Amino acid sequence: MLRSPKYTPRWLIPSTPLFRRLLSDFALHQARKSSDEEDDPKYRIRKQDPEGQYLHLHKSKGQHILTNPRVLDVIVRRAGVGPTDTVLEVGPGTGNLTLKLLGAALRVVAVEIDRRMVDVLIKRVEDRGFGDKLTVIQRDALKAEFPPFDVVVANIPYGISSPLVAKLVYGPNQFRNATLLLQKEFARRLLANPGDSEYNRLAVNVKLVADVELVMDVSKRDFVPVPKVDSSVVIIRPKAEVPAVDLNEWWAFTRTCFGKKNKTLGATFKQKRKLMEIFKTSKTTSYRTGESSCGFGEEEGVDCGEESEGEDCCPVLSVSEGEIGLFREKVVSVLRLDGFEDKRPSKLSNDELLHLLGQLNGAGIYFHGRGQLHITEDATLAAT
Ligand SMILES: C[S@@+](CC[C@H](N)C(=O)[O-])C[C@H]1O[C@@H](n2cnc3c(N)ncnc32)[C@H](O)[C@@H]1O
Repeated sequence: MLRSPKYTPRWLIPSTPLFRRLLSDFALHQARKSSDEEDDPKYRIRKQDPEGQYLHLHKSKGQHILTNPRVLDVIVRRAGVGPTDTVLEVGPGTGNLTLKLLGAALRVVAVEIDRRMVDVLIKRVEDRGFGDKLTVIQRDALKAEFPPFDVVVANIPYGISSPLVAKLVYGPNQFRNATLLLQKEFARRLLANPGDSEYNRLAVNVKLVADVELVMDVSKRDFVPVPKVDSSVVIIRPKAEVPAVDLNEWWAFTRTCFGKKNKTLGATFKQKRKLMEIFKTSKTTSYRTGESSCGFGEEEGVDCGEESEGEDCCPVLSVSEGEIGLFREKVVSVLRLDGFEDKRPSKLSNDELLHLLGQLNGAGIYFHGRGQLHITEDATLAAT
């Protein structure tokens, strides 16, 4: 994975205010120049280097370079990077943040998807004499296997915020904290508490395993090219102790509860379709003998191949009105037990949600059928 550049562009982005202004002006000029280019996001900004090459900054890859040195310094300082730390940086771009990190850390592992950025980064780092301290993995950070690291510090591409945060907090790597520059709106959702209008499933799932702190808001004018949105820096600290809950079951439960976060739990759980879904899952789960098998299907000689969904492979497809009616009564009685029927998920703490899940599971009501759910691939992690 470690690679050196084949070609070394000489054009770099210095982070001086004057150069920043020139680049912003250049971006505006380019945006106005050609109607063809205006329509194509990849032409948002481009610069000719002395070898006649163009470096396009791609909107699709979230390529907005952070150029304010004050913000860069605050990020590195608040991340608490020390001389024995290995830092994981996702999306180093041209290396403005990387260089600051290399000055403070033992080493930096940078994961960058864009080969052109990797070339610029390596050249710039070698010119500053930090070459030995940098490892570059040229890959999609969502697909890359991260080597061990102590802290994460990154100005990430906003398009991968949700799966990346999930990969960090639910993935196999143990780390002290992650200091991330995020879209302000996404940061607010991560920071939201029960009762806040932004409170959502993303916050619930992240707060189960980590604490989140706001460090500062960052103006869109601190980036080149200037994005449409403002940003915020947050620190995510994994909790030392995580509640003893089956995570697959928790994710499936929060997906059910937060499908319509402002509906009462009673209304959500009484929906016929939802009830059928939970009924089937509960039935297959109670028959389940192992993670990858529904058990019942094997007895009956039904093919329970890894690819099929548990609820489809088990012969519990036909449900009588009587059965579903009894199940509905069971669900409602559990909800009523501790007064959850009229409560809205958007106002419940994780302790309350964990308590309710425990009660439901105790009554044989389950949300996750079988097989492993990969949280980083769960597109609804952030669903409200
Ligand atoms: C917002 S820019 C940050 C650049 C630099 N860290 C800075 O602060 O100026 C995001 C960077 O992430 C890279 N990137 C985009 N998608 C990525 C992915 N899936 N995996 C790794 N890097 C990615 C982009 O090429 C870009 O260099």
